[in-house]
Amino acid sequence: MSSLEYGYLGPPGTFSEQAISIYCKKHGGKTKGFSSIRDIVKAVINDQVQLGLLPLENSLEGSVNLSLDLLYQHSELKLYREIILPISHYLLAQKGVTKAEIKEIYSHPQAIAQSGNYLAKEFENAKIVYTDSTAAAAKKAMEAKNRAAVGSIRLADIYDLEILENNLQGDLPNSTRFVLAAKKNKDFSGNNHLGESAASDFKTSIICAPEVNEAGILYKMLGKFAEENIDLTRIESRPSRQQLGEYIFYIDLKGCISDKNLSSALAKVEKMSSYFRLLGSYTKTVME
Ligand SMILES: O=C(O)C(=O)C[C@]1(C(=O)O)C=C[C@@H](O)C=C1
Repeated sequence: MSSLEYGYLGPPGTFSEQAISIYCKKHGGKTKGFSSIRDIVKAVINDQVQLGLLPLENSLEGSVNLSLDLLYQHSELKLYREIILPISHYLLAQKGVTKAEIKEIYSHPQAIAQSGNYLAKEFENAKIVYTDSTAAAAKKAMEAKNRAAVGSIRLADIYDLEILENNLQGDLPNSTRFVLAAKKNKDFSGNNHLGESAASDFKTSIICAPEVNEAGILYKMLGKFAEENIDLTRIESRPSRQQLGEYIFYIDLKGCISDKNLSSALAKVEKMSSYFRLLGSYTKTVME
């Protein structure tokens, strides 16, 4: 069994905790909660934990920009695995409280956004208060009668709250993609689930910035993947923070860096880039 320690966004009851607990049940390992994504990354960099679970994107709301930015800022980080967790949101409040009594709604910005349609329709006049996590929101809801929290059903048990509504995200499929990040010099060879040779359905992630800002440059770069018949599964841009209008690109591709066609396409893209970083090749765990 693995003796690895995984940092995640706590306290108990967050979706992050749910994801890492299911993962560790399967693969072994200990978990340690942190109160922010920045703190998780700090703990990985300072060797307090070996791996950190970072939320990266959600099927309804898109990217978690802070995670993307931290991956860019810490070039010593590498991705070792992706974990997909289905997300269902509940409205939770102190026992006995009715919806009509709720004046403030607490949650993590992603959870509020994923429940946006429901909240706009049912709680037009309530004050929305952002918290560091859905579990931090549940703690706030425990403290006063006129408050509710948005988060997982597990929060009701942990914080002794009542469920006022379910399925706040509506009928659209809602899932969040997390990644396990660690320092790239780490040797996880005793842990097959983190390795690059354990399975066939790999994804490879890179960050790059075109060397020149000219017409069609992104088209030309992406063309290198098309030439090698590589399936691009995601492209996302973030400001370079150097100059207005300059961007870096996060690109996910099907395949492993050990695949000949993928490594050859990446070598060509790297030549056209002023910044290029391989974030890693990894497999995924999809949770029920
Ligand atoms: O607050 C939580 O419960 C978290 O684990 C964070 C987080 C996120 O950052 O996206 C994780 C999954 C959901 O999308 C909502 C919130």
